Amino acid sequence: MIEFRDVGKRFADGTVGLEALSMTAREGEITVLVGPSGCGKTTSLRTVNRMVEPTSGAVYLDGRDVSRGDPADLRRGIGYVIQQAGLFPHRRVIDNVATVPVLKGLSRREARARAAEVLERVGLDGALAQRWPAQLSGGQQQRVGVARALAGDAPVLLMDEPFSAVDPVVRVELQDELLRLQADLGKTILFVTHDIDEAIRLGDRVAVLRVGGRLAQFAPPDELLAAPVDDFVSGFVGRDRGYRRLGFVPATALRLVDLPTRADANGDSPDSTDRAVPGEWTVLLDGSERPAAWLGPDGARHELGSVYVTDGDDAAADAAGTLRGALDAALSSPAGRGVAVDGAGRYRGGVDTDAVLALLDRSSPS
Ligand SMILES: Nc1ncnc2c1ncn2[C@@H]1O[C@H](COP(=O)(O)OP(=O)(O)OP(=O)(O)O)[C@@H](O)[C@H]1O
Repeated sequence: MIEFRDVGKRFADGTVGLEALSMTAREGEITVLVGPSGCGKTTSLRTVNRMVEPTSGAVYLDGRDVSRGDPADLRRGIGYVIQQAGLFPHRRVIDNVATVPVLKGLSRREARARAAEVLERVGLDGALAQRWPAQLSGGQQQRVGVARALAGDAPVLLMDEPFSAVDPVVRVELQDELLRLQADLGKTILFVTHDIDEAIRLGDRVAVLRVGGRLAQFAPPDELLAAPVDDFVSGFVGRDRGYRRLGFVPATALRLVDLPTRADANGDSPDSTDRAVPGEWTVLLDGSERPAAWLGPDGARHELGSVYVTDGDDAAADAAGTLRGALDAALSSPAGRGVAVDGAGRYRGGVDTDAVLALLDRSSPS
């Protein structure tokens, strides 16, 4: 647990980087600091490992004031990942990652074994381990940065814009990777970004800072989107917040509707023509009961659109099992109603747009 108690930082030239920041990053959670450039995100993060010493207040790590004791000891217990990965250019990937275990007293061989293990964990294979950092793509370098921070086995990770130097597609992959790792590792992570989408995607809780280092709101993503405290926060989280919020509302209470279905003539499924309704939009199912296409009232085949995955860990739909996934399915379907499938892709029922919206209204915090 990382607790900021009235932490302030006034730099030597008089600039106020932080003003009485009070908040707690809970154990085993990802806490994101987000806000416009210069609002004090990096300064806050660095007060934790004492790269910045506060001019007022104090930071407590698991109840202990970090300003007491040796900063080097403190830092050995805290993983740190920065933008552009900050790798040592003249050390091979494996040795970059082995650095912290060596500092912690492991033999070179043990440290390399540990490094190989975490590299694999972040999805980098053995051959890459022997390369120099400059021989890696931006996304791979960031992964090495994450691996290096994990190699020390510290319970706390500070991540300062770790994914901002890579393109949007790789960025989302890295975010997914981090969420997967975190599900296993349960670290206490303090993550800085200026990107609200990233904050909302990753954060168990999100702290929105405004310039001058003042905390505007500290809340779980859902609450931030549903009930921003003021114009600054609502402007920052953006206009489409209602839609984004859907991604956080589980669709467990959503009732699926019955749709007419029929065996796809191109497939070899048992005949289910008795359930087909002439003149209506009908779902064509393949031999494994998986929806293949729509059969329109005009008798023609139409694309299915995105499907709503009700359960299972099928990663095909980003918002699987949420109202956003359900609404996407309804809106992207030519039939005006979406198709719901289970984790194995088998037909489960139909999604009615009105039902999704009604649920959303019911779930809105007032
Ligand atoms: N060493 C320093 N001396 C003087 N002012 C500083 C120093 N370091 C940071 N600042 C100022 O403190 C404020 C907060 O800086 P900080 O780097 O924490 O912001 P940030 O939110 O991380 O910004 P960005 O998103 O642009 O990285 C800024 O106004 C910055 O110019």
